[in-house]
Amino acid sequence: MPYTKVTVTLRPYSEAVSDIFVAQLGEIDYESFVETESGFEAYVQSPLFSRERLEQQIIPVDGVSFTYDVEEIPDQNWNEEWEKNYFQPIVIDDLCVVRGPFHPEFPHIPHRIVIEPKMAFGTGHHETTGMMLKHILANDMTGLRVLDMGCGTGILGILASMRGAREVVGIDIDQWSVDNTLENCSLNHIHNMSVQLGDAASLSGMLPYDVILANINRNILLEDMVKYVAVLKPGGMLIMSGFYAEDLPLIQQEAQRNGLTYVDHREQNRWVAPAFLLKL
Ligand SMILES: C[S@@+](CC[C@H](N)C(=O)[O-])C[C@H]1O[C@@H](n2cnc3c(N)ncnc32)[C@H](O)[C@@H]1O
Repeated sequence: MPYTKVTVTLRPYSEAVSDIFVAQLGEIDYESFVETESGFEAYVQSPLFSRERLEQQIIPVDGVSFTYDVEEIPDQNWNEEWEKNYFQPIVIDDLCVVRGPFHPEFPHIPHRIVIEPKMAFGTGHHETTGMMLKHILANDMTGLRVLDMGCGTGILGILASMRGAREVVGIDIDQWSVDNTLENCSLNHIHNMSVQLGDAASLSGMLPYDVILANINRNILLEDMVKYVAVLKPGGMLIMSGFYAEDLPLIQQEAQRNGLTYVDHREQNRWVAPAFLLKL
């Protein structure tokens, strides 16, 4: 999938305004953000980019003007740019490391995930992925059937498998992510994770899951939660992320409507990752 990079420059620079704009773009399909000295870079799948939509979404703030540049990043350049500029190994709670095949090994860390970073989202660097990984580390996955909805690189399903899950299914609407997850499963010698191209519609008729992991975005989670719950075992756990703390009450309301009980949530830089249990 080709991505479009939008470089937003604020004059004068204000971290608070930059955060507000990032939150606004996070609501309309922008998937990742990199801070710069004068604003930020935002990445969106090219078919979803429109100048009109961008300009309607950003609500100007008095006293701060902004300009933006748009650049399409061809698929084949992404890997190289990412490896060179951004992808450094990341260690989570001394329990899990996520590294590229081109990084040195971390033999002292118990769970070692190798990710070939391509266009797919999920290297552990984004707050939402990191918090999802922490949830998986905090829960016993032994013998469980796990769904990794919106699998991206497959990172969450891979860790669930390493933590003892019996069977993992990954689903993503993006063919790049499906291919990348398969590649990463092979790199990590994961043999019990299957991957499908699709969305929540593909869940109907599936066997129920003990755990569902879904790091997508607020609107998709609100719309699809009912379909996730339909394939969650009573007593099973749904862990979600991909939205900001201010949207947590909305997600909790929808979860309650679907028979879920709130357990707890993690929060980092205003991103949150709550866990819910389906009532028995
Ligand atoms: C924020 S990334 C998360 C990737 C990875 N699971 C992680 O935690 O880092 C969201 C992923 O969801 C996929 N996605 C978006 N909409 C979806 C939908 N309706 N159903 C399934 N996957 C979707 C995207 O293609 C992307 O790979």
